[in-house]
Formats: sequence, structure tokens, C-alpha cells
Amino acid sequence: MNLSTLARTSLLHLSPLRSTSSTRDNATESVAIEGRNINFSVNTRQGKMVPILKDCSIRIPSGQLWMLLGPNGCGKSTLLKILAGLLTPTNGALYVRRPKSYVFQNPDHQVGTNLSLQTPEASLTMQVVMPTVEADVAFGLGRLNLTNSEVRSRVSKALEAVGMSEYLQRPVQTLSGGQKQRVAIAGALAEACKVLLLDELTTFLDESDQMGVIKAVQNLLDISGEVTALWVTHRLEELEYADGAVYMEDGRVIMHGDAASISKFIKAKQSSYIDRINS
Ligand SMILES: Nc1ncnc2c1ncn2[C@@H]1O[C@H](COP(=O)(O)OP(=O)(O)OP(=O)(O)O)[C@@H](O)[C@H]1O
Repeated sequence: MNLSTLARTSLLHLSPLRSTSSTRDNATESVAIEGRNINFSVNTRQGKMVPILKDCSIRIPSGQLWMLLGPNGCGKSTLLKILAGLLTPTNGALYVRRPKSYVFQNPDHQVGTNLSLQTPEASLTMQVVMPTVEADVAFGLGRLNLTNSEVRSRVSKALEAVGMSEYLQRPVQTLSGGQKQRVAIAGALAEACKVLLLDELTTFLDESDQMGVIKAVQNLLDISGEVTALWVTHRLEELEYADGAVYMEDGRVIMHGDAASISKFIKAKQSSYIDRINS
């Protein structure tokens, strides 16, 4: 999205909040992600303001895996990019625990890339080919002033958390799509990232790679107890791995809460749509 097309913004930064809901055993009571009445509009070339997000509010407890679902074009990626700090909302209030990391949809745009660009809101990564998985995960640590043994320890723990320890010396370009996604997540973890914003990671993956990535994310949340993940997906079946979910339509948050209720709600909508087109 072209930043020059953004409308004037009025963004309030929230302080860390407390939550009363918690479904993962080791979750704390604190909130890792909160957005209140987030609006986002773009100006078209004809000078018309087009609303993309309309009064979106979400609240995600720390230590949990939540999924963000909805039809094509409903605003999922836009909301995720706002949470990542890559886009600025037109107005609303926002809190996202730091450090936070946005992982791209296409693994080839993420792994072997890692040329970091820091903005006040987020870090962006650009493509530079790294020879091995170890070098790739370690790359972002270069700016942290760590000793070699600290770097090795962080890389090894991060790769262990995503089940990729045995790939340490593998050239990145020989990995499958799902393995590249897991290495990208390990890179964020090695930098002690507390919030993972994951944009349709499983879109380009086959079923076994898809499961590998979901399990890796679940595993690292279980191990750390303090990493929170928000996962954008189209796949309803992935909801069974989530602690909670947000369902959007036409730029609005329609439903927000436990994954089972949202799954039921979406299935009911789908079957009523199928009934309508069959009648
Ligand atoms: N710069 C822009 N100018 C005009 N419209 C835009 C711009 N960027 C995004 N949009 C529109 O905003 C809407 C939301 O886009 P977004 O990519 O957030 O949707 P999404 O739910 O992630 O879609 P998908 O599931 O297809 O990836 C879409 O209708 C898109 O066409």
C-alpha cells in the first residue's frame, strides 16, 4: 500500500492493558495486542477517501495463538500491517508489545533476506542471500552487541523451538517452503521478539509443511510462555490450533473470541450461502 495515499492520521498509543480472559495454561493475564476503533482509509487518484478498516477493535492476551479470518479483501492484511507498524491508521488507539515481528506470506521473501531497516515503529527486512540456516537466523543479531557464544546460544534455542535444530548448516535455498517459514520465525525469536504477526504463512505450503509451521508456532508459544502470535489465514481447519480468533468482513471485526465459536459461526455462514446458491 502506498504510504503517500494515506489520509491524515490521528493515532493514540495505548498503555499495556490487563485482560481477564486466558485459555492457554501458561498464559499470563496481560494483553499483548490491543487495537480500539481502528480506522484506515486511502485517498484514491480521484481524490476520494475509501475506508478500508472501519472501527476495528481487537484484544489478544499474552502467550496465546490467535487467528484472523475473513473473506478476500476484508482487511486482514491491512490490520496486521497496522499492528506491525508498517501502516499508520487514520485514527484509533493501539498497543502492541515489543519487540514485534511481521513474517511475510511468501517464504522466499523472508528467508535469506534479512537486510534490516529500522523505523520508529517496526523493522523491515530485505533480501540478501545467506549461506546457511545458522547464518540466516544469526544475521539480525548483528546489531545487538552479543558475544559469539550468546549468538550461538540464541540461534540454537530459536531453531530448537521451531524444530529445525538439525538444519543448522543447510543452505537456505535447499529448504522447503514450510522449513523456510520456520527459519523466518526462528530469526524473529532469536531477536527475543514478543509478538509474531504472521501473514497467511501456509498459503503456498502443502499439507505437511502447513502442519509443520503451525506446530512450530504452537511449540514456541508453549516453550516461551510469553510470545504471542496473530496468524492471518483463509483455512478454517487451522482454527483448531488457535486459542482465539477474530472474524472480519468488509473492513469490520464481526466476531472476536474463542476459536470454536468462531469456527461454528463461519461454518453456519458458509452452509447458508451454499443453501442460497443451490435454491
Ligand atoms: N492502496 C490501496 N488503495 C485502495 N484500496 C486498497 C489499497 N490497499 C488495499 N486496498 C483494498 O483494501 C481491501 C483490504 O485489503 P487487504 O489486503 O487488507 O485484504 P485481505 O483481507 O488481507 O485480503 P486477502 O484475503 O485477499 O489477502 C481490499 O479491498 C483492497 O483492494
